[in-house]
Amino acid sequence: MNTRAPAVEARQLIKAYPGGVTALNGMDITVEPGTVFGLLGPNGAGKSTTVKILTTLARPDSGTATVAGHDVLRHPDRVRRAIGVVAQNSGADPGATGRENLRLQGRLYGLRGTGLDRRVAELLDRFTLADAADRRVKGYSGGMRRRLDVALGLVHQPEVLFLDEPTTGLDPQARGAMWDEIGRLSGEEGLTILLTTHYLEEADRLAERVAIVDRGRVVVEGTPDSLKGELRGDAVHMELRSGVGEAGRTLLRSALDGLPGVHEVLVDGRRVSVRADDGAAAVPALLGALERAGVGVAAATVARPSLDDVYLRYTGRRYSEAEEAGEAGEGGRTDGLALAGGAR
Ligand SMILES: Nc1ncnc2c1ncn2[C@@H]1O[C@H](COP(=O)(O)OP(=O)(O)OP(=O)(O)O)[C@@H](O)[C@H]1O
Repeated sequence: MNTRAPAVEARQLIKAYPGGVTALNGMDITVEPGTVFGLLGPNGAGKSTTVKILTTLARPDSGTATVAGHDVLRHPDRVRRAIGVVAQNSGADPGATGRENLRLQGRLYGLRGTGLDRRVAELLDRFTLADAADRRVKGYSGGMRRRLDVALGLVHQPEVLFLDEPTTGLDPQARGAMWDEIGRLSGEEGLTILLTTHYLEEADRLAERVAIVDRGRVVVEGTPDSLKGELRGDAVHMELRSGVGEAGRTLLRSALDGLPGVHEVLVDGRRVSVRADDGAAAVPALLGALERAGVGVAAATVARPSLDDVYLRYTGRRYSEAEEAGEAGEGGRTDGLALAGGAR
């Protein structure tokens, strides 16, 4: 049992933006020290706004938050010294070399002389940037830039590292390398990491605990395995040849719900999803029932529970649809975070 104070604690954060968008609607999170915590949600769910408040770049309308034991509203300076922030947009100067960027960041935190040299060399080595250390950042690949961003966030050895969408825009190989690195940072160095992501797979792979965020609040929280374990059996997804209306939906739900070993029927346009004790065994009965109801099926798939299913269960929407419905794209609203280096 961990008796240390949480590394991050947010209680009932509320924030509305001018124009009436309620970005946070009672956000609660608790992150234990030395763990990786994933805030998972589609675009516009409120992840960046939460991070901005926790990193002292925005104020909530109400609610409280502490980071590394310091109150974000009363002691923002203490919070800034205790945290590293890796924003969605790189904070590195593209015209300077990797080494120069790290040295500058170190100096901002008061490092000088051999202490600074040692820390910079350590980080270049650690993030496999030593060979590229004296090249300008504008010539770096996406993966190298991202590694430099993380190194910049770690120069002053923070207690808590915030990673906002750490692998967005990276190719699969660079993403895998970043995942390994994040795993090492928490495993070997005991760093607390709060990451935001809209990749289900990333949260599943990296985070010890995941909070699924939807419309400004946490809808469910737990370890990826416990969340998936709550779902009984397999997920069976069926694509209908044509969509059904409200009356058709009710009819289909009652036709399928009565089948043995079938639970939690969801009908959404052309898609029907159920949970089944044994997915493969249930498919023939499901297809038969749909045929009797006069509904043609174009495709059926059986899958072990995934975080996607968890999302569907707790929000009633499919993750991919929520992503498409996200009110805004990725650019434009993260400027505050990009300033994090300067604000510390
Ligand atoms: N500066 C702003 N002005 C007005 N509305 C905003 C502003 N920043 C965010 N919003 C709105 O607040 C809601 C939550 O946005 P937020 O950026 O926190 O979500 P997110 O989950 O981080 O999404 P993303 O992954 O796209 O960054 C969205 O509806 C967004 O459009």
